[in-house]
Amino acid sequence: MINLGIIGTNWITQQFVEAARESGDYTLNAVYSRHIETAKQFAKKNNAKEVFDDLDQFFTEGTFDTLYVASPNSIHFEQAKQAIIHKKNLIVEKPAFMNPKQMNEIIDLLKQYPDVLYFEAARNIHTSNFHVIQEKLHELPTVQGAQFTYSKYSSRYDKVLEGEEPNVFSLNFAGGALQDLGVYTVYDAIGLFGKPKELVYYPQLVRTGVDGKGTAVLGYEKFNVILNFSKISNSYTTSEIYGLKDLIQLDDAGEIQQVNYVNDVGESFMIGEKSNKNPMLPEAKDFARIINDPEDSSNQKDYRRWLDLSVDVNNVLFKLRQSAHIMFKGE
Ligand SMILES: NC(=O)C1=CN([C@@H]2O[C@H](COP(=O)(O)OP(=O)(O)OC[C@H]3O[C@@H](n4cnc5c(N)ncnc54)[C@H](OP(=O)(O)O)[C@@H]3O)[C@@H](O)[C@H]2O)C=CC1
Ligand SMILES: O=C1CO[C@H](CO)[C@@H](O)[C@@H]1O
Repeated sequence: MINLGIIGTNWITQQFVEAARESGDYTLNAVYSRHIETAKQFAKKNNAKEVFDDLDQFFTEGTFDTLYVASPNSIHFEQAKQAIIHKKNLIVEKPAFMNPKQMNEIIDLLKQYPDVLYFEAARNIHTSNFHVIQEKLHELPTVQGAQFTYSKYSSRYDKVLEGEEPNVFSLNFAGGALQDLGVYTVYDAIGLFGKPKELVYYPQLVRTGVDGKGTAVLGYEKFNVILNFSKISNSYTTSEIYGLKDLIQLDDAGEIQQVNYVNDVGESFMIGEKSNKNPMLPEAKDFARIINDPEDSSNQKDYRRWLDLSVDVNNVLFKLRQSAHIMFKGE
């Protein structure tokens, strides 16, 4: 059984803890919050025995071997470094690190602690539907690019409109639509087509200076991939990967619950499974498989693949931001 510790007590941590429990692979032992009452409440709800409001104490006294980090984006880096030094396996929420400088430091640190495993929690690429898309893509004789859309109005934008600056809409916390939702579309693109040769990002900035929505174009040798994402508007458009006359259709680029193959005369067939289970379950299971048997050669291959993908996504996110002159605090 994997002994789990958590940082961050928002709804997403609750969802991960439920997925971890459902997987049957993890026990939640230690809860950290900046406020002890919050930690106690979270621990009580989830039957965890240890609570901390002191981060150093959490790392030195907490009885956990794997840490799930769901703090604001800009804080992941320092917490991840502490975790690695304390020999805790790491599951870091997307986007794991702000820029290649941070990512490279983490990679260097991991080399000093070769027994520590690091995962970026990009839930979409771990779903069986994503694997179905990968397989179907190989069967298409012609591939002519894709468009991935993930646009969901954030209730936190109401706060922005009222004059506040929630973390996810703040440059101080490495927020913005590209970081928060666009990251999934970047994972889709790189996970399916590899690293682009060229890229550009056209953001729509909001009052706080972050991108509320935007469109990115990733240029590949033979086609382009268009990424659309927004936290200040909704979209119900599907995402599509283009063949010649046929295509693969995804209901949602961030949470792939249904995949259809549309043939050359427009007939649509569902491929994969229609999923309405906890969207974090597949990743929780994948991470547990590696943590429980890191020496297995197929596990090592998967681990290496996800690590490389995390590095590539980090790099592309940074270059996209650079192309749009969006810089975070401290950069
Ligand atoms: N995979 C997914 O589907 C989702 C992933 N995420 C990711 O999870 C992470 C957290 O996102 P979200 O919950 O929106 O973030 P929040 O800004 O709500 O913060 C998350 C938690 O971090 C702690 N926290 C808040 N502010 C600070 C601060 N200034 N300094 C230190 N700790 C702080 C709080 O825990 P406490 O008060 O207990 O210390 C809070 O519950 C992000 O990386 C995001 O991208 C988010 C939603 C969905
Ligand atoms: O990853 C995410 C997906 O959904 C959330 C909202 O619906 C986002 O804010 C979040 O960061």
